[in-house]
Amino acid sequence: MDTLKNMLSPLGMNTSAIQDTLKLVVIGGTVETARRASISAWNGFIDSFFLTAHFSQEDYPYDWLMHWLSKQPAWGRSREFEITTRTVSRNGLTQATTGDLEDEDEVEDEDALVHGRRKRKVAFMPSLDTTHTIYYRGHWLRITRTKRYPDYGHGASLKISVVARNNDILKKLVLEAKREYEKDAEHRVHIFMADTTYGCWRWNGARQKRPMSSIVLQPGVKDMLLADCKDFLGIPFRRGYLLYGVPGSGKTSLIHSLAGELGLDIYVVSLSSKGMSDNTLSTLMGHVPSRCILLLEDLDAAFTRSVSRDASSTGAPTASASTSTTNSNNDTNDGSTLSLSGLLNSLDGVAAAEGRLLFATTNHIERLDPALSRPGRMDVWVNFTHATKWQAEGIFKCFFPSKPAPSPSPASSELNLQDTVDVSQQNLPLPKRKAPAHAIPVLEEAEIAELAKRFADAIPEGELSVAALQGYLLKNKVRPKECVEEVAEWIIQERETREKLKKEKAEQEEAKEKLDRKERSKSKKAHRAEAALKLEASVSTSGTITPAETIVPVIHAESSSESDSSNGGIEADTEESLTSEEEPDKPAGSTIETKEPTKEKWVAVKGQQTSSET
Ligand SMILES: Nc1ncnc2c1ncn2[C@@H]1O[C@H](COP(=O)(O)OP(=O)(O)OP(=O)(O)O)[C@@H](O)[C@H]1O
Repeated sequence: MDTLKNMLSPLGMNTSAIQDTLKLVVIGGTVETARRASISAWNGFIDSFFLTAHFSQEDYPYDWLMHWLSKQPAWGRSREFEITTRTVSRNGLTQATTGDLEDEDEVEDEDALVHGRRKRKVAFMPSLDTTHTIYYRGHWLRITRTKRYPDYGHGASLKISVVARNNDILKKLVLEAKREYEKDAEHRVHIFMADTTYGCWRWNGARQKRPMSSIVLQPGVKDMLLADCKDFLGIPFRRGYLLYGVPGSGKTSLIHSLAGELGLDIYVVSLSSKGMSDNTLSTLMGHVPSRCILLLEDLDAAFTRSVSRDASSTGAPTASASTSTTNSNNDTNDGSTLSLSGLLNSLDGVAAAEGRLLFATTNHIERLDPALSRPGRMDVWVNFTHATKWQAEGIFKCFFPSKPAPSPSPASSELNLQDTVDVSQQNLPLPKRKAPAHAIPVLEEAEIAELAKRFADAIPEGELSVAALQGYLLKNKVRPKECVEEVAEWIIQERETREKLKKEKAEQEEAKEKLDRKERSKSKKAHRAEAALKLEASVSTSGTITPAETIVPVIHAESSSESDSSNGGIEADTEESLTSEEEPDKPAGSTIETKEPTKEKWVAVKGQQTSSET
């Protein structure tokens, strides 16, 4: 230090300040080195004594473990939370976690709806990067959940470390988690949706299986479909099912029910979705697992590029769609470039594969290209209509429980769905925690049958959708008798509402059309004014008019007069705008003739055209 002092003093520097700085540097360096050494020593210790396994969100074991962890009290007791309404795993189950938050008074089932929206369950998830210690079969597991790409909301992974001689304990853990996961999945149908941006499948939810008996269709339809699916599942033959008909008639519900019955997941593609192309579709098809249901929703909308299915969507296959083998003609501004041939190729490939059933739904079968619906692609067609009286009776019985009769009648009829009091509620999600706040009155079977008959008698054949009936029954689910007494009144209301909606829609369309016309006429006017200005400017600078300049006003004058005569609305608007700015006695198409040179020019070119025509 003295040497340093001696060296610095001739330079006139404040030696004590430098000494202090040096001391700090030395102490800081020592502390940091010690810290790093201890960390690497600890890591070395961990590496030599702990076994560590990593589970990536992209793979199934992650789901199994997250599912298993969600049931561990220690996981739920975490003191640092991430509060989420999202799923707990990649494609995992929305199962209750130990930290689930529910309003006991309100939430009776996970599928309950509030104002038409699904209620969301709030879950407490241990936050990222916190380590939890869980005791498992005589070992302490250190578990950390991390996110590799926090900005993208995915890419999470799990790290599990355990002190053990070999990895037996980890194997046991993974197998146990898998078993539990699969046991839970038995009661659910997983839905995957096509992600056209990344060309992959995204898990969209796991739904409780819906019993086939809760779907009320004409006798024999369900049995036929189920038997057919069973026959063809696993055989490398192409089998496609086309379910067509009015909205709210049970097409989707039936597919979900079948999936539950057959133990299959559902992979849904909406062909009209943004960004769908031949390549995306074939990539998606390449990633459909074996044994599943592939569902093409709204097949008719595929080539109209309309995601919505409102009246404005024609759904009709366009010329390019029905004939094209390239996709260029289908390319529209929503980025969809799917061609019919691309779709057919993808479908032929996937449908032939083992263990996959192809289902397609449409509300407009008449709009389908014959190539799509021909046998060999769509082998079984099922028509779904508005509710028949038979269905009305069936759905009524599905909703209202009845006491089991002392000597039950043979269960030959499909309508005899109720064996016990609660089974009759098969259409409704079962309460998970406690009985509903308002108990549903349980009537004698004969009484329910009689009410159901009266209800069906009141329902007009083939006029209302089953979904509408279901809505009415749901509203009255604790008042079976009143439900029947008031049904006639409800039908009148329904008709009135439908009429009103129809009228409103027509009015809206009319208003929209009017607005469009006004816009068109405005832009035309602006165009004309601009052209007139240009012409005027060129005349004033050169004093002469070049042939190119003459064409502009004439074209506008011609086109506007043509369209004006063909369109009353435009004519009215144009006249109005002209009279406010131009000479009132000039014709509508001669806006630019207000200036002398322009008028001269118009006449001249008009003459040329006429002479060339003749
Ligand atoms: N035949 C039926 N049996 C039982 N429930 C039905 C039936 N039809 C419709 N529903 C009920 O109506 C609702 C809508 O049914 P679903 O979505 O299956 O109709 P959809 O025909 O697929 O309609 P869309 O063509 O609009 O997709 C569901 O909640 C379902 O429970």
